[in-house]
Amino acid sequence: MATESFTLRWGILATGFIAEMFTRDLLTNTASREVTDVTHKLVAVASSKEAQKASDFIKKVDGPAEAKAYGSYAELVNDPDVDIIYVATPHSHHFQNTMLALHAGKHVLCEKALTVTADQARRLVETAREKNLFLMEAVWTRHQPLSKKVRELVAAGEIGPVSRVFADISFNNLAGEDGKLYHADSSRSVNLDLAGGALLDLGVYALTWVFQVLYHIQPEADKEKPEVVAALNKYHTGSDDSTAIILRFPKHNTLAVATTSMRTATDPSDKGLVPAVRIQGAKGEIQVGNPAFRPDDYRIIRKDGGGEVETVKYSPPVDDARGGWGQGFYWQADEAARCIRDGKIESSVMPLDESIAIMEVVDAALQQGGVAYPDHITSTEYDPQNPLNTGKA
Ligand SMILES: NC(=O)C1=CN([C@@H]2O[C@H](COP(=O)(O)OP(=O)(O)OC[C@H]3O[C@@H](n4cnc5c(N)ncnc54)[C@H](OP(=O)(O)O)[C@@H]3O)[C@@H](O)[C@H]2O)C=CC1
Ligand SMILES: O=C1OC[C@@H](O)[C@H](O)[C@H]1O
Repeated sequence: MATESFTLRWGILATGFIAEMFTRDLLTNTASREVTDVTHKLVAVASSKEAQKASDFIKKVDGPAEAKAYGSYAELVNDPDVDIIYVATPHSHHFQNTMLALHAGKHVLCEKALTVTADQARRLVETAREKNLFLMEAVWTRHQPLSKKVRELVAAGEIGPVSRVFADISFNNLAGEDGKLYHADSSRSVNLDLAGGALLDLGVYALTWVFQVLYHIQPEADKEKPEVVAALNKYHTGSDDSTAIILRFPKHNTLAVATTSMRTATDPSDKGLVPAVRIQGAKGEIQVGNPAFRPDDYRIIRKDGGGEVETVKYSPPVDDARGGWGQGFYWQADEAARCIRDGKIESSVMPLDESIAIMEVVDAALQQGGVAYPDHITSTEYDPQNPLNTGKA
């Protein structure tokens, strides 16, 4: 007997690049990816600047005519028809915006990096748990079928016990030969006031691969936080433009190297010649394709494989009725819907304690490298009238 599909009602907080990508995915028919147990409804969108911006956004993504357009984040989080808020602002804003939504009684899916500091992440998690509300960091990579398959292969011992992981996410964003990046100094990519920097923006994906393999799939009692040694290079704005982190998990005798850069690419050819991730075990190696945030393939190289390489390709299903759209952001939306339907306040795919553990690595690396973000974006004092909530920041 077919059971009824559960519908999650979404409010989109902010109207920038990723808000558009995610919302377009949300609007695809779940059947196009063979999902029948959950569906999504776009109920409202808010811009911190003006309602017109939200209304233009709804038209641009071809959203439903009845979707509401708000000119403030406060109106959005107080809409009784919204179940969950997708926070799509710069990292600097995540703590205040997520608190705003939680205090209004809404579940939250917050873009990566969850916060600017581990203290802020802990405060968000405490608040969500106190209020019995769902919270998840939107690390879309975790929910992609390729990631799930790689976790399963490693857990099943396909390459034997893993002793080392290399993970990189790097892009050549150089504007010319003077060392300047093509990002404006004011942009969220490099601006300290918006918590810019390679590590928070990109490096969290390299750390995600390290944690998926060396932390996530361990039995709960065996999970250990790593020792961290890091070095970074700063851009003239004060944010990191390249960071390298060594992680050691002493009880497991495993090591990882997580790197990120805005100056050089993981694969300069962009033709799949260089993997983003190498997972090295006693019986072989799994290499995950580039870019680490949404790899299109993985390959297995076995110690006794005689030089044979097994390559498995993945691509996100698309919805033909929506112009062939589909990027793979919808998997995390489906996970949020299932958790909320089942009364769970956190996902076992992206657990909150793991988001905190990753933010602790980020904290340590930034501290060792001397990157200091301004107090107004690292504070753990929530204020609904904070300029980061009212659009005055
Ligand atoms: N999962 C993924 O693949 C990706 C994730 N991201 C993550 O998404 C988040 C947003 O990134 P992205 O969409 O690229 O950023 P954008 O700059 O494109 O959009 C950010 C939006 O936040 C709102 N905002 C509020 N205050 C400010 C402010 N002071 N400065 C800038 N924007 C402000 C604006 O919307 P409004 O005016 O409507 O309020 C703006 O459009 C980040 O956390 C980033 O790491 C980004 C790209 C890809
Ligand atoms: O998450 C991201 O993935 C893609 C990058 O271009 C972007 O800067 C980053 O936020």
